[in-house]
Amino acid sequence: MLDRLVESLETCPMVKRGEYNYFIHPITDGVPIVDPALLRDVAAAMVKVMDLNNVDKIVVVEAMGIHIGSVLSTMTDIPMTVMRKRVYNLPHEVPVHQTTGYSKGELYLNGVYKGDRVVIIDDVVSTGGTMKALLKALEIAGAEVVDVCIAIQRGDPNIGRPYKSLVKIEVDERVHVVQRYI
Ligand SMILES: O=P(O)(O)OC[C@H]1O[C@H](OP(=O)(O)OP(=O)(O)O)[C@H](O)[C@@H]1O
Ligand code: HPA
Repeated sequence: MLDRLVESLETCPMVKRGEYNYFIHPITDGVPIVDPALLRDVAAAMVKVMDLNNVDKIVVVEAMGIHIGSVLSTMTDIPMTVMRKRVYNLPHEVPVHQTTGYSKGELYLNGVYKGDRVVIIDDVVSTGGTMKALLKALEIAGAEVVDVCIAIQRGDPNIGRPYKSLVKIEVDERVHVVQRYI
């Protein structure tokens, strides 16, 4: 189920973002082209490994959680909300600070309320900064995080709670897939 993901990661291009070795891949960047079969593989694998019982909402992060989350949402009929980099000032909006390996900014959670059972999905976890920000926002909102699944785990970031990932990679001048979970 994950052969296409593994193969495409091990052959994807790299660029430097400051000191950070950034890999460029359709799942994490939407370029050069998103193969529907690859996207389907990722979403189907997530459905297989995640606990989705009695889940009220899927929470994803702008921008590259959206395509995976959309497929997952249509497959499971679970509504999705996108944690955005843009403020809306809606009632109950939760702002938090995000720091990644190459950027800093604010993220805004909407549409999640006290007692909601949610799952989090994203394309990649690297420093864990984005996941920590999202988990903090969900705690402030009063939601229960049932499960967390990331398509690509880069190294061993600690996000303060257990999470699942489909593949684990190490990055030097290229991507090496060191573990796959199914
Ligand atoms: O573990 P971290 O170091 O926080 O990195 C992971 C985050 O980095 C990327 O998002 P980015 O903020 O680059 O935005 P994008 O999805 O718009 O590319 C990716 O989509 C993750 O959300
Ligand atoms: O190396 C990367 N590539 C794509 N997206 C990312 N998000 C964090 N690190 C990366």
